[in-house]
This record gives sequence, C-alpha cells and structure tokens, in this order.
Amino acid sequence: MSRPIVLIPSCTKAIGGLTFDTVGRKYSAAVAEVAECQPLLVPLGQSMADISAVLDVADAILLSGSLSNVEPRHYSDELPLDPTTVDRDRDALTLPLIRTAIERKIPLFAICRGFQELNVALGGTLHQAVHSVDGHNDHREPTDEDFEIKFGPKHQVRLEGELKAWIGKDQLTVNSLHGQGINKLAEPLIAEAFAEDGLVEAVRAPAGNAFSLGVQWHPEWRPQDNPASVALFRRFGEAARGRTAKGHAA
Ligand SMILES: N[C@@H](CCC(=O)NCCCC(=O)O)C(=O)O
Repeated sequence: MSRPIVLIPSCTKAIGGLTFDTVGRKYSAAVAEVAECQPLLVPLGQSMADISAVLDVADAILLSGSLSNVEPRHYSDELPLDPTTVDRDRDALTLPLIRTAIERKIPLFAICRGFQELNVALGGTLHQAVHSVDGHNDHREPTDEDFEIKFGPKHQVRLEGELKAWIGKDQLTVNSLHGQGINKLAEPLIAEAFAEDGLVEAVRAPAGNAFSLGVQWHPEWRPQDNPASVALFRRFGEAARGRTAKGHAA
C-alpha cells in the first residue's frame, strides 16, 4: 500500500526579488522518517487555493512553524506589531483549511505558527508579544547562531489529558522559539500542556477527531533523539494510515 499523503502548506519567501513557496526540510523529514508518510507541499497564492481539491488527496495535514505571524486582523482589531512578519497568503490557505479539516476529522498536527493558526482558525486570540505581557516569561529562542542551542531544551511543560497518556509522562522539557502565544483559547479546543508561566503549550481538538494536536514547541527538531517527539509523529502517522484504510470515508 502507498504511504498516506500528509499535506504541508508552504510559507511565502522572497528570494532575490522573486516569490517562492517554502517549507523547512525538518518538517517534511519528520513526516517521512518518523510518521512514515509521504509529505506533499502545498503552494500558496489566490489562484492555487482550491481547498476542496487539496483536501481530496489529504490523509493528514501538518502545519509547520514559520518566522511569519498570523495577521492580527484574523482575531482582533490590533495592527501587527511588525507588519513585515505577516504572510497573508499563508493565512488565506491555512485558516479555512484548518476549519474544513476539523469538520471532516482529517488528522492534523500543528506546530508553533501552525498551533497559533489552529487557535485563531477556531475563534481564539493571540498575544503578539508574550514577553511583554505581565506574568509571562520570554519564550523566544536564544540569539545564539548554533541551532543545537536555538532548538535545545528550554523549559518544562505540565501535561494533562490525552497528551499526557500519549507521552506517558506528566512533565516534558521542550524547546521554545516563539514570540507570540495563545491569549484566549478557542472554544472547541482542549488545553493539554502548560508552561511554568501558565501559557498554553499544547491543544487538542475534541474527541471524535482521530488526531488533532497543536504544540507550541518544535517536536520536528531531531525527533529521533526525543521519545516524546517520536511518540507524537508515530501516532500522527497511524491516524493518517487509519484514514487511508477507510478510503477517506470520514
Ligand atoms: N512567528 C511565530 C511562530 C514561531 C515559529 O513558528 N517559529 C518557527 C521558526 C522557523 C522554523 O523552525 O520553522 C512566533 O514568533 O510566535
């Protein structure tokens, strides 16, 4: 049997004055090597936004992290703190894609920006700068050039519910590379991990969705070295295989 198809929406990147659709290799590699599925990158742009066509081939969806931020107009009347960080084409694809994927119970794994998109798509709001909010810690990455340090362990999260059962622990040490974070949790989501400052670090869609998980940290970074990341990507792969086996009947 062919491997299940995992869609990964791209990010917009300007290189040498031209527009490119990009996805960090670590996301597709984790899908291929740990979840054992076939990643399929989805381009952005108005003329390429036939969500229904894209979902017809999807066994699952992975929403990657990105240096860009969800444009605040999707959750408030605030302006972006830094307008150069918006990626309107990514928002235009991912926000409706998430809503349809949840409706159709398509397995979804949302990482960092993806986690923030999941919350916004379902009606939640974000802090644009968590480090400026009273009572919150600075969750941004160290400025060190060394990726081992940037993506290295940063803080503990307390796990609850299904996620705690999936990982088999009630505490996990995670990396942390984000300036934004969940402010108001979207009504349908269940928070299942919390940082020491109370920031929501993982969310799950309600029961009935095979695997709909968002995490604020980066399990795709060297997943093979981290049993919790392996457990999450394997479970995600199983959910995608379950959907293939049903012939997308869900
Ligand atoms: N810009 C948002 C999201 C942070 C994020 O997704 N970082 C990923 C960095 C690039 C990568 O490793 O894919 C924020 O700052 O909160």
